[in-house]
Amino acid sequence: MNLPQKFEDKMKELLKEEYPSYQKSFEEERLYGLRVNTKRISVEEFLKICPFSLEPIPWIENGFYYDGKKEFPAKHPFYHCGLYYLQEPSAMTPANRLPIDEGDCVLDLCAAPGGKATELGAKLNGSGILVTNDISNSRAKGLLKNIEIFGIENVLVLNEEPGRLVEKFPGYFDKILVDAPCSGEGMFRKDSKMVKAWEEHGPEYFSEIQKVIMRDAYEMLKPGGMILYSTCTFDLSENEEIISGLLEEYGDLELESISPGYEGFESGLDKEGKTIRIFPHKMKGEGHFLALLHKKGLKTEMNNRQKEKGIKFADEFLEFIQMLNISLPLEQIVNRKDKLYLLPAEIPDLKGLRFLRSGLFLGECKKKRFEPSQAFAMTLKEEDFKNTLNLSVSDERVMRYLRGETIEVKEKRKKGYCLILVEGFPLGWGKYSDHKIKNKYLPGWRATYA
Ligand SMILES: C[S@@+](CC[C@H](N)C(=O)[O-])C[C@H]1O[C@@H](n2cnc3c(N)ncnc32)[C@H](O)[C@@H]1O
Repeated sequence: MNLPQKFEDKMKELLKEEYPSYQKSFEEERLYGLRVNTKRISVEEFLKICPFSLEPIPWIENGFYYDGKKEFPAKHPFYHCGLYYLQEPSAMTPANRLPIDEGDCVLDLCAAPGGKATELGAKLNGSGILVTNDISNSRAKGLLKNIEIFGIENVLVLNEEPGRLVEKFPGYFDKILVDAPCSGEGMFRKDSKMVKAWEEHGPEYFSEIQKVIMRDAYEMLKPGGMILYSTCTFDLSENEEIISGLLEEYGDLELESISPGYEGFESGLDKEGKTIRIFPHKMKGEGHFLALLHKKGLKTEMNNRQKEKGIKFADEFLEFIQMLNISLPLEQIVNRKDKLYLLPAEIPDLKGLRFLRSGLFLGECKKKRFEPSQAFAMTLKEEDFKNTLNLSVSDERVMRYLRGETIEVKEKRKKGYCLILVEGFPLGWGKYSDHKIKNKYLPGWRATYA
């Protein structure tokens, strides 16, 4: 691979005698990773049904390598029911090493397409609140899809400049992930287009953006809270220098050690050696930088509840929820132009902010009927709904369903909405009538491959 001279000179200076071995790493294949959605299935159970040949990623308990030349997990029904996310192995580290406690208010400030947000949501496992944001509208749409596939319900998906969030969320979050936009030097082997992008916008360009984003993140952090900062680049100005600048500016911030460690992690060049660098010649990961910051002070309680009261629900919705074997907290459901959303228990005022989603979209009340959403289906288990069709992964109807076709069923079902599952994991809705299931799988999610 032809690397820019300026980049090579910088890396020689950074890595010194290790540079030749870094350069040699470009002769090796890029790495492919799969991360299990532990909100949906344990690693142990997943390995029992997993059809791919996997090798554990030693520093990520739910992460695995697969051979991206031979296996195509994005084209398997298990991908459609959110059993895993496909992610470069070193990119799994930031969300894995940000400590999350049950009930935390968590912000993923630069979240699209959701590689890290989906893991944060899985770690919260329905408790607390996950606020995800991305400045790009098109990328935020991809983020929303991944959040929904994963079945994460206690979530907001915003599309804002970080500065605009500060007014709404001052000192609000217990934990913040800033996976900053960066010059992407760690992605050169994975995607050679990154080299050209680097030549157009390099470290000088991104470090200015990163400084602004981190100041905004600091303002939104509670005393006692933590920020994990990460990039997939090697330049000092986007990594250690961002952190030292913040520590100088804010006396109540301190660097924390990242735990657990791993033999392949290299200490960063901060004074205390507490930041982490991942280099492709030192371990099986493309490249990352991580720093964990702690804001001194005592952790405070969650903000006050802001419930919308006195809502009346359409009979069709009330009828639909009779089919559920779980109860929904009706006081947390709001109606926005006939669309029903289940809000997280704690929700800030979002007035004036651009957002793609607040809470879980349950479905839409149409003329005399309620249409449950794809996102709602993705949060359910087989035992949660009274009318289900659970298919085996080898059943040819699975792929036909994913392609949007009507499928036939021998056994009778109750007329109306039916939750379609594969091996007990939700795929989406269908409508049963007369031994046929009319396809209600979200058109934008349909499989276009055979
Ligand atoms: C490294 S990517 C995030 C990847 C994501 N965390 C994941 O794991 O899938 C950085 C993101 O920052 C967003 N971004 C760019 N400039 C930004 C800014 N000024 N403020 C907030 N986000 C920004 C980009 O749209 C991009 O999606």
